[in-house]
Amino acid sequence: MTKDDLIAYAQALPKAELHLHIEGSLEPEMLFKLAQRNKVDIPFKSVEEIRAAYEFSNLQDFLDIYYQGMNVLRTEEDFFDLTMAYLNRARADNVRHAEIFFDPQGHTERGVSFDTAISGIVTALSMAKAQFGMTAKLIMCFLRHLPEEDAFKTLEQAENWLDRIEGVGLDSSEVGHPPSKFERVFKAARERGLKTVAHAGEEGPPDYVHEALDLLAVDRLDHGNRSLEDDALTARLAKEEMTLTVCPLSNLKLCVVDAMTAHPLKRMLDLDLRATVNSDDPSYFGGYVSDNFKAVIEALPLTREDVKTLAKNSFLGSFLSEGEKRAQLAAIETV
Ligand SMILES: Nc1ncnc2[nH]cnc12
Ligand SMILES: [Zn+2]
Repeated sequence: MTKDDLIAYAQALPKAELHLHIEGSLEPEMLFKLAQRNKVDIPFKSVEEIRAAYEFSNLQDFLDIYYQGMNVLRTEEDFFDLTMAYLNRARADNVRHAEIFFDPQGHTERGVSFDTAISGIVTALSMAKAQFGMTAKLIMCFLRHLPEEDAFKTLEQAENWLDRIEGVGLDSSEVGHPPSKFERVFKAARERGLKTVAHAGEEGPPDYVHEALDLLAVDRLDHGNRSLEDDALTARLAKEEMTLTVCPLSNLKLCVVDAMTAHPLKRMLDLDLRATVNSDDPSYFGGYVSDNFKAVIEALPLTREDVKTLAKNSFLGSFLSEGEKRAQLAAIETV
């Protein structure tokens, strides 16, 4: 199979996306439009100027512009439009199921209520299900650069929405904010029946991955790249069939890898890790799920079987029911 054939195969496969920050799908065109609609001042005169600002040398560089960008999101309608645009775009890549992060504290700390944000998002999720059968689950993330006490306040604000929230996650500036800082609030989330996931080993050391497993009892690990520096940890992740939500274009844009040819995805698969391919913040990192598949297929010696495994892993690692997983795995076999 040629690389072009493999890219077409990856595009055609039914897939789940498990690592997508909805605020990171805010395209420059929508950012510009919402700034005008809501009369919000932004330091850019054009869509081209916004795009030109998307050059990062590490995670914090990106986060600074990501939090600035989300400042144009003010109303329920803004969150609806944002979410609907992502779901339509993901659908074009044959994403059949998405587990979507949102950052409530990125909104509440600038005066936009938790209810405003989540109402717009869940309305779009329901509409996508009704209109084109795409399923989605919502994961609310705690910002790890803020105190645990603030995360507890966010969990309280979520109380009336627990039937629409699948789990909690942990994102933002990793180094200096280890998972141990959030052990109590993750325990409280689990007691409410929520699933748990956490970004770990993106920039942070393997110890942070150990903490995410041992102290937060995560059901899934976001990124996890630096786990590979620790052989015992790698063996444990394989044995426990822990899903890793890997984000190749994000890793390249944030300088987690020097070049796509140096990306560890193929190594992860060869080590029997349950790796998946995801877009993280597609509007900032240059592409959606199929663009991420294309980038790794072009740069790495991935086989047809590897690509199929990645698609299967995306459903196996999802929070769908066993029956729903079986149906999606069967659909993969027909491509
Ligand atoms: N890749 C990432 N890592 C940490 N926090 C984030 N928030 C949005 N994208 C993120
Ligand atoms: Zn992320």
